[in-house]
Amino acid sequence: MVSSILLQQSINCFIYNYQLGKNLKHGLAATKPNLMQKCTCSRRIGGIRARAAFDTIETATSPTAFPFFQTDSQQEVTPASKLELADPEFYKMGFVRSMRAYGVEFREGPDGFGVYASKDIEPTKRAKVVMEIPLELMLTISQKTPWMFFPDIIPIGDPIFDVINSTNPETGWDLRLACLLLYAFDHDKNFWQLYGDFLPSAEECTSLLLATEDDLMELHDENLASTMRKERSRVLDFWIKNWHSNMPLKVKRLARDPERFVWAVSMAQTRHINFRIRIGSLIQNANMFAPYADMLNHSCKPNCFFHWRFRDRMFEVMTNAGQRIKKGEEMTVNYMSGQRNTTLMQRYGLSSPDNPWDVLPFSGNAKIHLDSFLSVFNIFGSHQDYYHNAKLGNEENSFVDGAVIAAARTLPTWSEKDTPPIPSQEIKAVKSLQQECQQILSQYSTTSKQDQHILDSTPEMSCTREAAIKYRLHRKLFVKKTFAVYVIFSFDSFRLLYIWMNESLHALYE
Ligand SMILES: C[S@@+](CC[C@H](N)C(=O)[O-])C[C@H]1O[C@@H](n2cnc3c(N)ncnc32)[C@H](O)[C@@H]1O
Repeated sequence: MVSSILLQQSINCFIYNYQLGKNLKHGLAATKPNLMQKCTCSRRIGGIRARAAFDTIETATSPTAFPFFQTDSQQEVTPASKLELADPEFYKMGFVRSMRAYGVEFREGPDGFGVYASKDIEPTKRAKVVMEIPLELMLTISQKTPWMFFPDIIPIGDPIFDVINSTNPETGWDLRLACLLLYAFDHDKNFWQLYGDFLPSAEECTSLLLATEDDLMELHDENLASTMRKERSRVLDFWIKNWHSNMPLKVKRLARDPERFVWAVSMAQTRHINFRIRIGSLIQNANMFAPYADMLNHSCKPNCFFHWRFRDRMFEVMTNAGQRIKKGEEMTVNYMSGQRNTTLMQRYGLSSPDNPWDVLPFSGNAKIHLDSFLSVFNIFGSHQDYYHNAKLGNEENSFVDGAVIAAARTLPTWSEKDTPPIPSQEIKAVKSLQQECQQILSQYSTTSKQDQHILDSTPEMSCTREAAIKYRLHRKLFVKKTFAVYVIFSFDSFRLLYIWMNESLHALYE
């Protein structure tokens, strides 16, 4: 009987500590003073982008007591009304060419230019159009030969056509788009001569194609660094092959130095869109630059998507059906669904600490019970479509985000019909997986705190360096979140153990 009481007390103590941890999280956060974090971004003045600093405010109510619980999405950022609006010329030059934007505005945010709701958008059954971009404003090239362009700005016999023709149809889409963009800049009275002023410069673009060797070292990911070195060589080799002294001036003047071409390819990689459209009488997959729509930033939980309107060859940005968007909220699309941060980084120079598709490389044999795990965090759906049902949990608890969904996907689990989990084994498995998390973290030469400090204390850092440091920081935050997920899960296993032992002991002493 005494042992039963002792056991009960110690387990109660555990549950109390878990609750305390939760309360502590809010309590400590409430005592923490507001933190003004300097961020830098780019903005265009009179058609030219210039670097500007603005503040990201982390409010006292954000869950900051356990820093690893905090992700970008939980940080309260500067309200849109305080972000600088785009130069009116930016709207005007599109408007006179039939581009339409409804209830949205373009502003300078922490990730460069972004699109923000200029009024509340109420949820409706059907998706709503917020932007229309006519095909005539876009730069489009078919994915396969025979090359078809729209608008057809390249005349037959122009030497740039031979350069485009020399690309590999399967892999050279970015080289082709870069040639097309550079050609459009050089083409008399082309819209892109105006729009080009609003594209990020080489200093403002986060593409790792533009990264220095030192920036690549900051990734702390040798595989990604080596992929980017190869990517850069592929682009430079293409420039060397096509921009030699014997080339006609018409081609040479498009990219007089290799860095200009690398920049154009980085524009293609970070801003292109693939769509199936009708070109001439053929339906083709095409790679395109869609002005204005290319100002939408990425989110793993987007509120908008792209759509091609066949009827009148209009490219549309639409809000999700049933989506409520408040005035000032950023409008986002998902650039690459189902991809890890490494892939997003390789193509766009961006990463997210709560990407639901990130993966951890567990190597041991430890496994935890899948259904118990999902039920602790109110996660439902099939493996490919896991979602969190917030209504079942504590509404205020913002702990469950994409990183927890990613943990659910990436964790080594077991599940056998009708076989319930054995709490002691679950706790053992959790311990071993936590050790693996710690091992992953120990391989980094900096801590997440140090990374954050570097970012906060170096406002003049280049965009590529900042993106590289954020990438490794996001990785660490993800590992830490997974570790925290285990802590919560093992508390639940303790709770099960407690219930089971309590019932057994009661049965024994009745
Ligand atoms: C298609 S552009 C979006 C518009 C861009 N912000 C601009 O200023 O022109 C894609 C680039 O925006 C930035 N970006 C978009 N979404 C982001 C995100 N979620 N986090 C960080 N950077 C992002 C990255 O630099 C990326 O390469």
